[in-house]
Amino acid sequence: MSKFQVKWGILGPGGIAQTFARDLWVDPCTRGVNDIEHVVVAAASSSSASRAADFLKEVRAPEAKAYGSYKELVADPNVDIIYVATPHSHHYQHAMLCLEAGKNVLCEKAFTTNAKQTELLIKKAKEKNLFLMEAVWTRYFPLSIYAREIVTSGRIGPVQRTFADLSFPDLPENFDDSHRMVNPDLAGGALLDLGIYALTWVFQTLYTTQKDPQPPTVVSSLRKYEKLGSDQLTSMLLTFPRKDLGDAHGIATTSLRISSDPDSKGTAGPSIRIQGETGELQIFGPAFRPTNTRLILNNGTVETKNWFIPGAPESTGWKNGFGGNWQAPGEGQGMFYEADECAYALRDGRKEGRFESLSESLVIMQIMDEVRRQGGMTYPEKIESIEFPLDL
Ligand SMILES: NC(=O)C1=CN([C@@H]2O[C@H](COP(=O)(O)OP(=O)(O)OC[C@H]3O[C@@H](n4cnc5c(N)ncnc54)[C@H](OP(=O)(O)O)[C@@H]3O)[C@@H](O)[C@H]2O)C=CC1
Ligand SMILES: O=C1OC[C@@H](O)[C@H](O)[C@H]1O
Repeated sequence: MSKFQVKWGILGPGGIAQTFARDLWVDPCTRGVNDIEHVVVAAASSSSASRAADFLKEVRAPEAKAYGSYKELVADPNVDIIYVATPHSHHYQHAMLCLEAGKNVLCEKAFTTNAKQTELLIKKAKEKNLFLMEAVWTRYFPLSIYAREIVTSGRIGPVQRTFADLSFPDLPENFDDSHRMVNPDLAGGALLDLGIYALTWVFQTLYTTQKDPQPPTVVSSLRKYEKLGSDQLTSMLLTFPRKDLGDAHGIATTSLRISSDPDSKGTAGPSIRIQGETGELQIFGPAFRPTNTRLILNNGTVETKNWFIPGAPESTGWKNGFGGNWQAPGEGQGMFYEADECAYALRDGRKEGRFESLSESLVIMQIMDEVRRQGGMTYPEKIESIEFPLDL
C-alpha cells in the first residue's frame, strides 16, 4: 500500500520543536498507523541558518533545508504544513505569516495571546482554505479518546462535575525572569501554559462530548507572581449550561508554585476526576500526558488501564529538565498522535482537527481572556495586538 507522506516544516527550533520532531521520526507502524508517514523537510530559526541546521541534525533530519528566517521557510514549496513552536506571545504573528503564504498550520498551545487573535487566524485559514489546528496534543491520545467514549457511552451517567489540575512547583527558583514560562513579554504565566490543559479536560468532558454544547461562564481567582505580574496560582469554576440535564461544573486549577504530584510517584491520586451520576473516571499522570485511568462505578466495578505510549524500540527514555517531560525506555512522547491527525486531515481535505474544533479553541481562548480580565492580568500591548505584520 502506498503511504500518504506529509512534509513538515518546523518554525522555531526550541525545546518542544525538538520533542515533536523526535516523535515524527518514530515509525507510525509502532502505533498501528500503516497508511501515512511524516518527514521533516525544513526548519527555520529566527537567528541563524546554522541553528536550524544543528536542530535538524539533532532530530535526525540532516538532509532537510535549514533556514535563517521564518520568511524563507514559509516560501518553501516543498513544505506541506508548518509546526509553529515559538512562545505563545508570537503565535499570532507566526501562524499568520504561514497562512498568508498559503501554508497549513499546526500551532502550539496556547493558540494565541488572546481570543481576538485566534478569531483572525481562523478567519484567514477559512479565507485561504487551509488547515489550521491548535496543537493540544493531549486530545489525540488513545487515552483521551477512551475518556470521551466513557462520557458519551453513558457508563458513568450524565457527568455533573469534572476536576482537573496541572501544577508544577517551579517558582521561584526554576525560572529566571526572562523565561517564557513567567515573562509577560512572552505571554508567560500558569494560565496560558499549563491551565489550558486543566481546561482541556473540563472541556473534553463537559463541552466536546455534549450534543449541543453551549459556552460556559467562569468565575475565577488569580494570584500574580509579585515580581513580574504574570499568574502563578489560578483557579477557575466553569458552569456549562445544558438544556435537559441541568448545569454541569468544571473546576480547573493550575499553579507554578505547588505540585499536582508532590512525590512524583502519583501518591496524591488522580489529576483529573470526571464525575457522573453512576460512577467516575479518574485520570493519572500530568494532565498534558496522562498514562493511567481508573473507572469506578457505583455498582462496585473498578477497571484500571495503562496507556503505554509506544516509541522507537531503541529509545532509552529521556527527561528534559522542567515540567515533567519524561519518557520511559521504549516510549515516545505522544505528540505523533496529533501529527497523525494533521496527516489524515491533509489527505482527506479536512480543514480542522476532529477532536477540538476551531470554534472550541476560540471558546477556550475567550474563557482565558475572561479569567485574565477578572484577575487584572494584562500583557504588553504589542503582544495583544492584532496588527500584522508586526516586529515583536
Ligand atoms: N505541547 C507541549 O507539550 C509543549 C508545548 N509548548 C509550547 O511550545 C511553545 C514553545 O515553547 P518551548 O519550546 O518550551 O520554548 P523555547 O524557548 O524552548 O523555544 C522557542 C523557540 O522560539 C523561537 N523564538 C522566536 N522568537 C522568540 C522570542 N522572542 N523569544 C524566545 N524564543 C523565540 C526560538 O527559536 P529561533 O529564534 O531560533 O527561531 C526558540 O528556540 C510555547 O507556546 C509552549 O506553550 C512548550 C512545551 C511543551
Ligand atoms: O505544554 C506544556 O506541557 C508540558 C509542560 O512541561 C510545559 O511547560 C508546557 O508548555
